Amino acid sequence: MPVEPLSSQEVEDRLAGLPGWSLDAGRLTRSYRLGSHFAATAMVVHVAQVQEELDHHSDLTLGYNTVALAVHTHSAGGAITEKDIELARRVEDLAAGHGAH
Ligand SMILES: C[C@H](O)[C@H](O)[C@H]1CNC2=NC(N)=NC(=O)C2=N1
Repeated sequence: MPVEPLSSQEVEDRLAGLPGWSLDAGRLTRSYRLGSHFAATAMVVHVAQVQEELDHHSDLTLGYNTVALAVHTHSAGGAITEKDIELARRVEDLAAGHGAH
């Protein structure tokens, strides 16, 4: 099923419900800070599981105690779509359990 690009207004509306997320260079992005490198690594594994489940993948970056995501939809020509929003919401849901903020 093809995914349609969201309009700028639609992206803005959805971002209003995703504190900490923003649009940067055409990608939906957020960076989290965690309590340790191991905690950050565990969160990366959890995000990877969700990405496989959704078949939608961000550029996922592990730092010392940080996890950063940047995502857009390749199959929509790099636009932001509902799939990106869904991934962001799923990551928000799991972040608290990892002590990420
Ligand atoms: C074949 C597979 O379903 C596609 O390549 C998926 C995989 N993950 C993806 N991730 C993202 N961000 N955009 C896509 O269009 C995409 N497509």
